[in-house]
Amino acid sequence: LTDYSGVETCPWSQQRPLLSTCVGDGQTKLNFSGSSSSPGQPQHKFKEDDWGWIGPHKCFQKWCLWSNNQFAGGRGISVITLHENMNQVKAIGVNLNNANPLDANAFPPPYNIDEVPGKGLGVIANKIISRGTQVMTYSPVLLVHKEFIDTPTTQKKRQLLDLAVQVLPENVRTKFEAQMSSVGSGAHKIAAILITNSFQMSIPTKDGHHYGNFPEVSRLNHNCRPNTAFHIDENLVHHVNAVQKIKKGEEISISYLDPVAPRDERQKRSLAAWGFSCDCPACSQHNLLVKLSDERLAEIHELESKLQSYGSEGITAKMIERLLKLYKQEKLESRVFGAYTLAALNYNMLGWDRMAVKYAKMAVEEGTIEGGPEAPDVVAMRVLAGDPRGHFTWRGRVGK
Ligand SMILES: C[S@@+](CC[C@H](N)C(=O)[O-])C[C@H]1O[C@@H](n2cnc3c(N)ncnc32)[C@H](O)[C@@H]1O
Repeated sequence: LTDYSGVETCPWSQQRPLLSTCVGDGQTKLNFSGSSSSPGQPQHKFKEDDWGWIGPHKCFQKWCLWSNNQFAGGRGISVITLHENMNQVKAIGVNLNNANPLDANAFPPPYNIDEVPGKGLGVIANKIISRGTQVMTYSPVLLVHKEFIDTPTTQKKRQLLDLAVQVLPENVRTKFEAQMSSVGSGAHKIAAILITNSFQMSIPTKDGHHYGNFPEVSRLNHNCRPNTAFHIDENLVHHVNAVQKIKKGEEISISYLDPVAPRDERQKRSLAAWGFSCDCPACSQHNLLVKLSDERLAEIHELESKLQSYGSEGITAKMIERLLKLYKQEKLESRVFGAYTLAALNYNMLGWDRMAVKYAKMAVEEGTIEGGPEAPDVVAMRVLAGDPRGHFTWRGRVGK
């Protein structure tokens, strides 16, 4: 029920192995076969193909680096991956040439980047942003195969990462290097930026799991009850949409974590992975309120596991309404699509078609914001809303 658009996405990821067991003197020496005309913009012998791809520039074991400065209307991208993944990446490039995702961004943007006390920089709304508005839409500038990151690093791997950034268009390279790193000084710079600012995503190949970096998205700070939701579509484009009305001057946030985890777990995770113990309103409320919140979150888990199982017995409308109430009480607007979906399916399985249609329509509206209009569950809810009695779940819990 949570598989959006065929692309598996998770929030910021922790990639500590990238920094561990570094071999060598830590100095990066790049070895180009041509001369360099300007710092960081190496000229070399590789020719662009018809779509702007250059490479492989260089390989390390089974991983190679490709780049394309025409990608997404000239934004550019560097890719460290396996040979067999490149056809798929190139196909994505062709899709993005036909429709540049960056055109979806409002100009001027509805936010400024400003200092936020205790958090570094952050994204602040400079006008009222209504629910459902696209806040930002960006293609990745660096895509790195997951196993390359997750296995212990070596100097050669770090050189490949450095080169990947150096061959980006200069304006994008500057943005990339300006990203925050939550890892202590002395760490390899590009690796540290990736650790702090990457999203996991999959391309539809046998071994398609990658980390992607989007420098503009990287300015969004964390809140366990964020005012936006994000998803990454089948073309690896990152979308951030408002899940509620955002006031002028309010910080725009996403959740880096599972917001349905208990408070202590959320704080432990944010500390371990990003170096801060979350003190968002949900985390910093009085302990008595935290206890009540954790109890509600545990009840959400319990109800969801019953409602998700076809074989569950004793499912009632009261349980469905209770789940929706708990989501509201917990202010989980950024995740309510799944709850509406479960409500629609379970009402249909109980034979309550009008209620099934009501929640399927709400799921479509919310799911479009959270996962995009073509997310598989959004499409499925559209089908259910159109013909509840013809749906395979109809009266599935009570007999035909
Ligand atoms: C992806 S960056 C977010 C943007 C960053 N603040 C900047 O200046 O570019 C993640 C880092 O921002 C900081 N950060 C994000 N959310 C935070 C929060 N809720 N409280 C404190 N620090 C936060 C942490 O240092 C974290 O490692």
